[in-house]
Amino acid sequence: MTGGRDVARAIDALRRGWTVTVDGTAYLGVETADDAALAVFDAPGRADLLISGPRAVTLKLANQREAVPTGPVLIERTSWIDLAEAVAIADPARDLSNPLKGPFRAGAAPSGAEAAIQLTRLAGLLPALFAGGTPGADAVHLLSGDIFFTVDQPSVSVASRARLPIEQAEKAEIVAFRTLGDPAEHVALVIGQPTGVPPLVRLHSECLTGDVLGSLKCDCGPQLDGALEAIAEAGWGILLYLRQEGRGIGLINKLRAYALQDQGFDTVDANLRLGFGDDERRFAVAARMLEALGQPEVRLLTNNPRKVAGLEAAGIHVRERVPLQRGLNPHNRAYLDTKRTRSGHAL
Ligand SMILES: Nc1nc2c(ncn2[C@@H]2O[C@H](COP(=O)(O)OP(=O)(O)OP(=O)(O)O)[C@@H](O)[C@H]2O)c(=O)[nH]1
Ligand SMILES: [Zn+2]
Repeated sequence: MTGGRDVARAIDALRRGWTVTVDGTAYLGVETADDAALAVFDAPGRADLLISGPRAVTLKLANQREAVPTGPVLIERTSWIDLAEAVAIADPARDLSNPLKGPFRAGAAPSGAEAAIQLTRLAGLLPALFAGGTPGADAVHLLSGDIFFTVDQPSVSVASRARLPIEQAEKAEIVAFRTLGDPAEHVALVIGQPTGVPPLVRLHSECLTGDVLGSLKCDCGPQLDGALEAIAEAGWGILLYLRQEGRGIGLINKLRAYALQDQGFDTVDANLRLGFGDDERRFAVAARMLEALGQPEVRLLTNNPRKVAGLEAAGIHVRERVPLQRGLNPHNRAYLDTKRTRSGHAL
């Protein structure tokens, strides 16, 4: 196993339109490729196109190999699938105006396909890759295990800490973490001092639009304020500010999901059309951060049972779930209804 540093290099390479290999198969990101890079990748024979399972379902590629593809699907590229067509297959932006794509022939996905798709997600790109072409001389070589390890068993370390008085609590300390292989810089805000009871903890996933710009499409901004108030009131607790923008799909993909919502899709279907799961977050990184802060047991402020399950699975005991409801407005009513009816939220 080559380890986390190479995962970080591979993320960077994909973002820049360079090749990577996973388990020996070469990949080039559809979103970041250009004609020149694709021509080199395509020599001597045309490479294939790999898309994620949810995107394959949207494109009705489902029953060519399995009834409902759970894993990625390889599309054999014939001459009409040039770069522009590949982008149209990967990007749902014009699905409604251009609904008929194909015909496609699906082939067997290479063994590292799922890990390669995970890598596009870590890079914040659409989950689609040219696959099986010629790797560049400077390609980063990975094994699937390197990528899954970075995601499921993250290695975190405290990088810096400082006093940070905030509006809700003058006695607070900010702790910044580095995660091997993952460029995201996660942060903890520790409020007050341990009192002997498990801390009141909030896992807050980054939402630039809601946290910073005051978006009314979601409830993130008011929930962030509400969580800080609740922790300050309890006198002791921790807010983890996790850089998992857009439930783990990244800012650009979240804004693509918003554009699909403007076309009438709900928050879950928008994610699926883009080729992602409803919620791509992993909470193992939060568990490691809590351990690094010496807190293996918590009282968790959330309405989301997946957060409780995710922390428990990663070895943190959730003594109690404390509900948090804030920020209902006419713009986010449908969004919050969808979270309740389709994503299992408690409120
Ligand atoms: N993909 C996607 N992400 C969204 C959308 N709206 C908000 N988000 C993201 O959803 C996340 C909000 O999650 P949280 O408030 O931490 O968690 P939650 O799942 O709502 O659970 P609670 O703990 O009950 O609040 C942030 O990362 C937002 O950027 C959307 O329509 N699509
Ligand atoms: Zn939000």
